[in-house]
Amino acid sequence: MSAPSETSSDWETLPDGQLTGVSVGPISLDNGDRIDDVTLAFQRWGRLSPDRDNVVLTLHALTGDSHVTGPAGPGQLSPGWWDGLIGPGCAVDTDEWCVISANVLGGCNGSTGPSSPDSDGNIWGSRFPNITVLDQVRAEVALMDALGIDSVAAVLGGSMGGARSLEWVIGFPDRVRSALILAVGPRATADQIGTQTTQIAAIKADPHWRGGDYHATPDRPTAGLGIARRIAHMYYRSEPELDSRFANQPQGEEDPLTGGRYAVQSYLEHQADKLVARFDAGSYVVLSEVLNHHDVGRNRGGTRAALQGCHVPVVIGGITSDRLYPLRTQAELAELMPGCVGGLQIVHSDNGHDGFLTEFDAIADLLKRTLELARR
Ligand SMILES: CC(=O)SCCNC(=O)CCNC(=O)[C@H](O)C(C)(C)COP(=O)(O)OP(=O)(O)OC[C@H]1O[C@@H](n2cnc3c(N)ncnc32)[C@H](O)[C@@H]1OP(=O)(O)O
Ligand SMILES: N[C@@H](CCO)C(=O)O
Repeated sequence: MSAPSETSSDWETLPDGQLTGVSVGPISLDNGDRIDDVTLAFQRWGRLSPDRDNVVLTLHALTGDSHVTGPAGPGQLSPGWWDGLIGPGCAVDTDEWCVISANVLGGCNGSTGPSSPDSDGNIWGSRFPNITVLDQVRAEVALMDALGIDSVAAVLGGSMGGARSLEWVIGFPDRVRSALILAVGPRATADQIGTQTTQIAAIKADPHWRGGDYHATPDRPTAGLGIARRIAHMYYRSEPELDSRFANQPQGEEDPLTGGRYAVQSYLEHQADKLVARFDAGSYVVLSEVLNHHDVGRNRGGTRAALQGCHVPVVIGGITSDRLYPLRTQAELAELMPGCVGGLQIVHSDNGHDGFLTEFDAIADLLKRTLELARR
């Protein structure tokens, strides 16, 4: 992804999909710290309506980015993560909606994060503060302020994007008319914290990590990040799917008895190599900690009170084989949120948590249902 430009004054008329950036000012954090000058990089598709009331904000997951639709660009490995769902005539029709997709606070794709410079020009590295999902949403609300958008028609997200959708409707109900909350729960589970802290430990055990201050050295903690991704990917897919695809087969002509690899081992190495080529280890640690801290009940009297107090119309979806964010966690949201329309929407898939990135027909249906709520 190319570097964001310095101004956003022309964002309304830039070509669809062009990355730009804007300073959204200081953000006060849940932990009492403050980041003085936050930049968010974002992309836009479709035109803003005269009343500035047709903005749909898409919220990416842990290692996603603002490239939600369109073919792979220069230096990118993949098309947009919901490519085909957003565009003219698509489920999110950009002839009607103005789609904005921002890179998250703490990430590594143009928005302020551990690999970006602080206000003195020094890379943040280990000094980057502990942030939360709510802090990320505060930055996104500040982005809307900077762009002159009082209220967004919808926020749409799965996984960490779904966690931000949830914090948007609970924390800023006057700024959002509808939401899709997909493949997430009201708080981190022990299972999630268990795997995420293990992944973080793998990165920190890499000698190239250097306490998080490796950015000025020629080395990167790639081995640690690759192991973290392999662990994570096991949680993103389902056990039956992996066994039906790979069983205990060797990789091609390799023989595991003489040092060769298993097919699933090769598959996980491939997923790791792809992530290492495009993602910063420091951001992976910061964003994994964000997921560990996820808890909508914090400072709101607990999850039940937080969910029951939210009346924004929402669509809540979960995936049958999701072992990372099990269906029971979305069922809790659907049961407790008064704005939940139509009850829990179940996506049938063997692809596990990654179903929110692969089950396009079902996701298209959920996107359309959410935008119907925005039109009411
Ligand atoms: C919102 C966001 O998070 S967006 C960020 C994008 N998401 C990610 O990168 C997450 C990691 N990737 C994934 O989770 C998945 O690959 C998805 C969701 C993007 C796509 O899922 P699927 O279409 O089911 O792809 P699948 O899991 O089968 O992986 C296919 C890849 O594995 C490779 N592969 C399959 N078998 C093997 C094997 N035995 N050895 C090595 N590689 C293998 C394929 O060649 C293919 O490679 P490519 O992606 O470079 O073309
Ligand atoms: N594949 C997703 C899974 C986490 O939601 C990602 O890498 O962001």
